Amino acid sequence: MRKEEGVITTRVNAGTITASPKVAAPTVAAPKVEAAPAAPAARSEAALRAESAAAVRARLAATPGVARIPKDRLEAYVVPHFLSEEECEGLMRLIDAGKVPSGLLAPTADPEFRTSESCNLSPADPLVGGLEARLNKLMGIEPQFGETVQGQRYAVGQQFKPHHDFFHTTEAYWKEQQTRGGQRTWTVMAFLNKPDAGGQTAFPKAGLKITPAPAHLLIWNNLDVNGELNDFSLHQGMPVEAGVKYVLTKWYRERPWNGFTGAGLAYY
Ligand SMILES: O=C(O)CCC(=O)C(=O)O
Ligand SMILES: [Fe+2]
Repeated sequence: MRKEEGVITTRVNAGTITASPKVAAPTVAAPKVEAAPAAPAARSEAALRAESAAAVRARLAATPGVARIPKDRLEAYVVPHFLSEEECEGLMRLIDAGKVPSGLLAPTADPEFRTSESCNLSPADPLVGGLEARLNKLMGIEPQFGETVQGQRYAVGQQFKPHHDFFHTTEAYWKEQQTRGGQRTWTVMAFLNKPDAGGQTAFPKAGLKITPAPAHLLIWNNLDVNGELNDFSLHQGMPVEAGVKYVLTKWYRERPWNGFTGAGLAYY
């Protein structure tokens, strides 16, 4: 049995509905044998991810104020006014205080690939801890599956070029990430303000472009309905053309995450 199986409530809930067919009572006494524990049916990692996602989907569908964005190949939602103005202000100040040049997990030859500044926001800060708890509750995902919230600040001209949030399993980083919670599943992003121009979050393959609106959440599933990596989740933070853009990103994993590196050190 997978060690982590059963930890995520969504998985537990998704897996407990079993049909009980009516069977005739046996007419002869069965020989007494010590009952062996039933072996769990082998399910692929993707199937487990799909089960978990179905529970999140059902929860979001039942939550007032959560709107699904109608796209065939990408599962995405918006939650308007999830944060208060004061929370946005406070979180932007935390980003200002902690920001360092944004990092990348895999090296790229393009110096313009991700030009923003970022920081990990410590859950020990009540503002951050409170927000994390609300996000986990919204998603119905146990806290240990969530990575640290990462803050991002984009000045004029800064951007994050098209990328996937899921891990590419051919990259060198994958071996370590497998031991640190495995694949990324959902991304929850909060827009903390509105730049004066530019800075949209675009999904070029899914045909979706979101203009930042302060205090709004954007949620998307990086996996498809079968729990496989969804290429249509490709997205980018478009260059800010005027003003400044602040967002928060929280990624969830398929298994409990153990990669906390402390505030200040941002990695992607
Ligand atoms: O800033 C954005 O609009 C996108 C950010 C993003 O893709 C990320 O943090 O993974
Ligand atoms: Fe991203």
